[in-house]
Amino acid sequence: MSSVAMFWVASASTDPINNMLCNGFPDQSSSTRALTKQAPKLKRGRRNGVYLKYSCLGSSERSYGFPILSSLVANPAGEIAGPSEQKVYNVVLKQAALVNKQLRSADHALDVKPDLVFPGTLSLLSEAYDRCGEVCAEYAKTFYLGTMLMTLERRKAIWAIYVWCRRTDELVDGPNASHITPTALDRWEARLEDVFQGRPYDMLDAALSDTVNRFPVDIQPFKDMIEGMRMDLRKSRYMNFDELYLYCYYVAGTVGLMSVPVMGISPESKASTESVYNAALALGIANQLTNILRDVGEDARRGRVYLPQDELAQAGLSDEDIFAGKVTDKWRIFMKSQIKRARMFFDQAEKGVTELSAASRWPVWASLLLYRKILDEIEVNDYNNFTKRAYVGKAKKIMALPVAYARSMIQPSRTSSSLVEA
Ligand SMILES: CC(C)=CCC/C(C)=C/CC/C(C)=C/CC/C(C)=C/[C@@H]1[C@@H](COP(=O)(O)OP(=O)(O)O)[C@]1(C)CC/C=C(\C)CC/C=C(\C)CCC=C(C)C
Ligand SMILES: [Mn+2]
Repeated sequence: MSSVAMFWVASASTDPINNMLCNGFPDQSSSTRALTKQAPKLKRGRRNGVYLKYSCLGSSERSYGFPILSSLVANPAGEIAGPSEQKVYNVVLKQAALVNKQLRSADHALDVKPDLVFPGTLSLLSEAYDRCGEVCAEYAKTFYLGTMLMTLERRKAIWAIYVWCRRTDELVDGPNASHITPTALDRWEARLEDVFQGRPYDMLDAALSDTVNRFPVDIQPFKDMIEGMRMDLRKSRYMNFDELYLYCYYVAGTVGLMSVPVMGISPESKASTESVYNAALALGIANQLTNILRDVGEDARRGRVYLPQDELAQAGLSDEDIFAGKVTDKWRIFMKSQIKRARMFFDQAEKGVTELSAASRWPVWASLLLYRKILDEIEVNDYNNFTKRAYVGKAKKIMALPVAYARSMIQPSRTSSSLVEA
């Protein structure tokens, strides 16, 4: 058994903090049950659907690829970079420096740390990863299919990261969201630290613990995602794009930074590691901006307006217009500019996908093309994102897959000029 799995089994029923956090095995009375089928079961519910079983809550609380050298550097939208972008860019530089060498190895499998195998428990982690795969398939089917092209090691690791992100998001977006307090998020963060130290609380955590032990994944983007959830708890308005950018980094840009160390950069790539990380960050930001533009009405019904207040005011709009939910010419003009900005982030991200290791490109292209299509659908809906959900139909999804595949065949360029260097 790996040391990670061993800790998990040993601690599952005895650690008081573990019990307090309801570790996903709420009725588990002996460690042996962790070895059998007592792993957290998915509850039927939302999204075809499963809810992830929650665990960390007590019952009572339920540059953009441009070097940012000074504050006068423009982002892809031609805007002047603000303090948030500089802050985030520093994280990008740190993450890139941490992993520089390992990511470019021709055969990553050789670098992957071996599992310490103890007889009789070989299947434990494999079961944990399978469960992560099931969750992933349930919540994000197309993406799950895309991961099937990755090497087994990478695929399992991406599933484990996906599940952690999904659980984190569900804390503020899921069925128990109204019970979430900053203290619950602090507990989730303490638990994350344990995961990184090889002390997982439950089966899904055990898979992540193993992943971060094998790949050069740093804890910072994970902590930052939790920070994004804190931000969601305390804030329902964003004064300007700089504030929104920071939020988008926290909840989605971080996903890019978590994923690149697992996906790997092609050994043929001449691009700098930080430029690939910047592209990954851009994809997260683009996805989140798209998510926000798609969900304007839904968010407004929850009292949330993510759109920058200063830009709304410049367009002659206010919260009241959003709550009224009327598609006016002012709204159309405003939406066009928001969509344009999101597309610029997608363009920025595109430059980095080709630099990823060959087997990782297809799922990333697929996710990029499909998410970007949501913007087209907002246009098709004549910018009514108050009452119509922009949705990419099955046929369009299927048609995008071979396009993604063809793009994933493109090899990294032999020069570094195709990607803006950091
Ligand atoms: C191949 C691939 C896409 C890998 C990423 C896998 C992964 C770990 C995904 C986690 C996603 C997740 C659950 C994040 C939690 C926060 C959240 C929900 C963010 C929103 C995602 C969309 O989810 P959905 O539409 O279901 O939203 P609702 O919950 O319904 O509101 C986000 C909009 C952001 C997700 C961000 C990404 C997928 C970033 C992907 C970037 C990369 C994989 C880097 C690629 C590398 C280069 C060089 C471009
Ligand atoms: Mn969400």
